[in-house]
Amino acid sequence: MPSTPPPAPQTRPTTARRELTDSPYLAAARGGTPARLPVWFMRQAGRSLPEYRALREGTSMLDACFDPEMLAEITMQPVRRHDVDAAILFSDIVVPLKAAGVDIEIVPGTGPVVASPIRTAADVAALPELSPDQVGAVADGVRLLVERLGRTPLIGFAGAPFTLASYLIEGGPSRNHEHTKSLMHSEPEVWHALAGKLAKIARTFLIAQLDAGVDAVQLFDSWAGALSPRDYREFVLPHSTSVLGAVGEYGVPRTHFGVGTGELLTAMRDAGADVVGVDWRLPLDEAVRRLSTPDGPVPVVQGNLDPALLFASWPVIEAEVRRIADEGRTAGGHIVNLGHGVLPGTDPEVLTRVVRLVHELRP
Ligand SMILES: Cc1c2[nH]c(c1CCC(=O)O)Cc1[nH]c(c(CCC(=O)O)c1C)Cc1[nH]c(c(CCC(=O)O)c1C)Cc1[nH]c(c(C)c1CCC(=O)O)C2
Repeated sequence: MPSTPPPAPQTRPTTARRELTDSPYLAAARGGTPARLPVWFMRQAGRSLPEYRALREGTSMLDACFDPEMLAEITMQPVRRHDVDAAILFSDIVVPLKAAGVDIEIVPGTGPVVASPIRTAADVAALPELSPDQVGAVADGVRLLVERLGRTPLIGFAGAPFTLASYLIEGGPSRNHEHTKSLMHSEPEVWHALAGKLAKIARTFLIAQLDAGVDAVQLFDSWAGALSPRDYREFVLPHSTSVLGAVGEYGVPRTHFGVGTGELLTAMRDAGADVVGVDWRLPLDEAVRRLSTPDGPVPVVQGNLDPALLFASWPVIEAEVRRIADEGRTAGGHIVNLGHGVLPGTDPEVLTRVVRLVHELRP
């Protein structure tokens, strides 16, 4: 049975985008009927794969992200190994900041670390803009991938303004986001100036990927779940809306994801998402209920297996996958994924087995 997406929305005439009408991922993302239940994994490319560790040996994370051949090969590795229904570009949310000239590194085992945190109006004014040629290596990698992926769609991505701002303001990963929240409330004009600049960087990064040929995009607002719905709507929603809105004319599915965002799902949808990512804290059928509107289409969701449960015995994992697929049938489309990224110690054989199981289930 071929996938039957609804008529493709108007796409930008300047891009030579692949059609991929048979893609289960794209069909589900557009609320159509996929030929099989689609599955891919956030962080599917990376440390769970021995072939990844071998290729990355001696190259820093960010150097790998600016090497078109290497980023293309790492992106392909999980597609070859697991038969997932989508590839995600091997990159990082801080790549456009690094490209623009921000002094930022990815410290193994820690995450992004910034040399001088941004906390004042002057710091915000000094934050550089991103020009598309500064991410030319990423665009080159996307062009290689579009040639090499065959019928598998490629998901491009960017970090959303709030999550990027948190790294820049805190100086690194943060549990409580205290400097970020305090800046937001104490100096809202400084906050909005920063979030506005980060939204522009995210737009430029996504448009560079879309012009090079990515088939879908995902906006990662990983840490948005730390915010109340009221603060999210006031301080974050306008900026994420400007990112998702700016790529709307490409006509590709837009997914919006965060961790612990059960109370923010409708706001994240309102930012302009076609697909809403859900973590394991909320059952998918409850997420669908929260996202449903009286006259809108039935919501499309992505998720939501707990990545920690990939360490459990197979019968536990199988039962979880079946339950999630059942709960996902209440949606207008369901893309099976984890509720957050693959954990480094995950057995890659388990991921392959999950893909095989998902593909046996009724969409
Ligand atoms: C918050 C965030 C970051 N980066 C990203 C997010 C949003 C998604 C999420 O919430 O997990 C996005 C990201 N980062 C990476 C990808 C690649 C594509 C994929 O999903 O496979 C994607 C989509 C590669 C990576 N990004 C990173 C790695 C590990 C670095 C390595 O392999 O040496 C990979 C494969 C580093 C990174 N970069 C970041 C963190 C927290 C870390 C982990 C630090 C660590 O544990 O070492 C920031």
